[in-house]
Amino acid sequence: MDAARRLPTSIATVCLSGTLPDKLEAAAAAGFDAIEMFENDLLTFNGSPAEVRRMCSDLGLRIAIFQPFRDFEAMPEPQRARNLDRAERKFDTMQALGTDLVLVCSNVQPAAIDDPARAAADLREMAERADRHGLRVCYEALAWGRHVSRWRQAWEIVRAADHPALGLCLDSFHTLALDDDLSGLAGAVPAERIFFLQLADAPRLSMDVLSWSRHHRLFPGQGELPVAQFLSDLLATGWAGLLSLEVFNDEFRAAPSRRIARDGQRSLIWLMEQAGLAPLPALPDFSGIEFAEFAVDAAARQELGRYLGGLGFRHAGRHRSKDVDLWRSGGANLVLNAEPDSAASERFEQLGPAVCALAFRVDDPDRLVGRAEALQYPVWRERIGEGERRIPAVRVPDGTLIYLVADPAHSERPIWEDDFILETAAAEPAPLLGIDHAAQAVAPGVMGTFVLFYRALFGLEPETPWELPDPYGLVRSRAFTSRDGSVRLPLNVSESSRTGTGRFISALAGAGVHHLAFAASDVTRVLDGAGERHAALLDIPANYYEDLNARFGLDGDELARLEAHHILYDRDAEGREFRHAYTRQFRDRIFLEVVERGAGYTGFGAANASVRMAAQRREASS
Ligand SMILES: O=C(O)c1ccc(O)c(O)c1
Ligand SMILES: [Mg+2]
Repeated sequence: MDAARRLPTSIATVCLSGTLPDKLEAAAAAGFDAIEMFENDLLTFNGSPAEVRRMCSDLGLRIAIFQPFRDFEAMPEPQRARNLDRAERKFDTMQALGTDLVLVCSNVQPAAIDDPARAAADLREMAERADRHGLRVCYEALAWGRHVSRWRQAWEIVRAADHPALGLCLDSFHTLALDDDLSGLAGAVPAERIFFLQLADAPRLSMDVLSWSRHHRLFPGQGELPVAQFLSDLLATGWAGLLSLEVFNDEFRAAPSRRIARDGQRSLIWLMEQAGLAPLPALPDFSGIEFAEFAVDAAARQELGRYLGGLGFRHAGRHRSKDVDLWRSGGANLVLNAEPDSAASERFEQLGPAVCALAFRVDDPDRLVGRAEALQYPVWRERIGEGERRIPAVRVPDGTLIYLVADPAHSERPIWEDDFILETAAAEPAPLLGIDHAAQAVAPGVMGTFVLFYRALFGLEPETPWELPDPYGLVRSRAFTSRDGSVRLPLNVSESSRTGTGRFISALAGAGVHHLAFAASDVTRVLDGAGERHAALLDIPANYYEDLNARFGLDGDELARLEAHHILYDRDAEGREFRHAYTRQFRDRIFLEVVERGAGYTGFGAANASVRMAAQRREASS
């Protein structure tokens, strides 16, 4: 990374869970240079400000700001005089803490006077007093401030106050939440008058802005606000200061502080790239999912082999040095790994048979490893035998590995030939084309970590979430898809532990891939042989086909064919079709799907998800 343009980073103590020492340690461990000291975290700490100062300096952290100082400006007497006294007392605290900057957020009191000149005079008075102690004040427009809610208003007041110890604090949330931006900042506000920058993203929600801000803020890249554009507009003033995260989020405050702090640091590294400050190794180009890997033991391998055989998979190879088998149908590869002392066996010990890895085909695996390292995502390198190919991997937050392989179409030798003794392929009656998508269950409260992982590391963009009604609760699904559509990863979250997703999460101690879908050019042909091969397909009720007929007016033959093969059907607004069928579950923990995706259809048949989930529930209890 171009270190010259990399800006120092900071995180507000309010972002993190735990006691103040926990928060500080987590911030330091994640590599932050500074913190925002939230007053409440000081009030609840059983030690002096001087001790906090010492803890921070021992950890290599600077206290960049003390905040918030509320409801100060434009108050009638006697509150005005009282507020100035209150400020003097906080100046003492700041000096004990060893920080020179205090944040005044715009007044929310009904009693506040609607007079920018009064606000300016009061802030000038406060700045003069601060200056006598060698301290400074910055003024921030809260989006719900009584009379000041936008940065332009705050700036007009700061400009009118005209004191060198008074500057502006910008907070991306307050600006972007009001659909405002920083256009016009460069040219209007000299960079040296911008004393502090706070960064936060958020999902777009329609709710009052105060509740939105206090409970739903996210780190940059986890939400939907144009935070990178915000930073770019700020940089256009010539400003180069501290990037400080200020996120109020209920899930963050319940989560382990180390994970959240680490995500925060990653979000800023990513943001610096997005805003053109400090480049990272470029995002990959994808060309699909090369294989999925199951962690098995000997018994599970046999059982899983039979299950896969039902869809036409055949045993296609044996690893040269490890207890690993390749199963294949056409372009779809599945690896069954029973090697002791491996990443797979570690997964098996914890979870039993489970998908332990996926492999993405990318243009340059080494470049992506470099990107992962720059973003502080853990990279995994499995030990290898002589002459075997080392395939690097990154670890998904749930522990699943994602191997990175060069597109076999562009490399001299496909990975399989180096590492496996391949069997000569027999003619396949209805080969699969490849892996269409891999769905992951994600525990509630971790979605932000996953969004950042897939977006920052891989450039996969989250699509609009779907709400899928399981018989026992709601499942929220959000797909991450590469621009070319070759990698598709639906992520499913459920607050209820009784839904299929919820049960999977509790059974598998967290999360992971619970559903693999294979692409076929003709789903009916793949399923034609399924009966003979004893593939158990998920039963779909006749009512479903009645409704299909009503909705789409399919012809009778087509409808009968769908029903006979347990195939579900969808058609998008442009008339593009999607046919898909599901197998029964393997040990109540994974199921397979075969999909026939009409050209241009980008969905997953979400309209059919409730039928599928109800059928799975019947199957599980039968
Ligand atoms: O929610 C608040 O009160 C609050 C306080 C300080 C800030 O910097 C802020 O952005 C919000
Ligand atoms: Mg703020």
